[in-house]
Amino acid sequence: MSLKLNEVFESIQGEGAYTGVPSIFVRLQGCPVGCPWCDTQHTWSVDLEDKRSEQQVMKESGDSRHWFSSDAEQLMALFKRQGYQARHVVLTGGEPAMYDLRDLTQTLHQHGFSTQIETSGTFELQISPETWVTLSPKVDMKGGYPVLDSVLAVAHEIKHPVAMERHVEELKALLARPATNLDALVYLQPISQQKRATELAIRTCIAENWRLSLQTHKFIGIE
Ligand SMILES: C[S@@+](CC[C@H](N)C(=O)[O-])C[C@H]1O[C@@H](n2cnc3c(N)ncnc32)[C@H](O)[C@@H]1O
Ligand SMILES: Nc1nc2[nH]cc(C(=O)O)c2c(=O)[nH]1
Ligand code: SF4
Ligand SMILES: [Mg+2]
Repeated sequence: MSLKLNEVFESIQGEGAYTGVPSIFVRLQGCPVGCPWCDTQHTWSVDLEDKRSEQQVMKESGDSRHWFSSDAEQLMALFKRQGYQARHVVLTGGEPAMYDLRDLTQTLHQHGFSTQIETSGTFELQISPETWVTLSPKVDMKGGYPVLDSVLAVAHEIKHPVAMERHVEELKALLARPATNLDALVYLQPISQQKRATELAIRTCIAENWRLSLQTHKFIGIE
């Protein structure tokens, strides 16, 4: 299946359970969810006029709407050409679950990589069963959340962005749903490093015995 890629880069996973792990990030283009505080709004639209070559996109820096077409084999070749050393691959976006990622995740595992998907739970997952699922549930969606239960059931990690008490209540309601995997690690992630959001997250993590996820890459100024 053809994948539309916004960027591919090597860095350190800054969020959640894999924080600190050297990772190759594969950012897929397109997301219809529209979280008002989203830090990757340049990935929302998929316009044909923004299509570029792989070389062009790999040369660009900063937030761009440009994307290139690729597939599992082409991506493996790109990793090799780039000389990447990381053995963990993070599929993010945009909303990566808009794509059929079975071929990509299986190919990555065959090449010895571990994989992780960052998803909002708004699309049915099409991934290898070995992929680590980081669910950052989006509950304000128009039309409700028809597939969220299927993702809650397989999530290894539920990482909830918070800025207000209301977000904590939303998370509690999600955790109480019968479908939710009770073994999932639960993280609160303060929205946009705001001081009040961070204080709320710290307070709540201590009270609920949840974990704190800071977007550590932003504190140290890496990608
Ligand atoms: C940009 S999203 C892409 C993957 C997928 N669409 C999702 O929402 O999980 C990656 C992660 O960044 C989080 N995120 C996005 N904007 C953020 C912000 N301003 N502050 C904190 N976390 C944010 C999301 O909740 C998600 O966990
Ligand atoms: N270093 C780093 N860690 C991340 N973890 C999740 C990210 C994302 O945008 O999905 C991200 C990212 O963009 N950079
Ligand atoms: S679902 Fe993810 S990519 Fe889409 S708007 Fe929300 S945070 Fe951004
Ligand atoms: Mg990010």
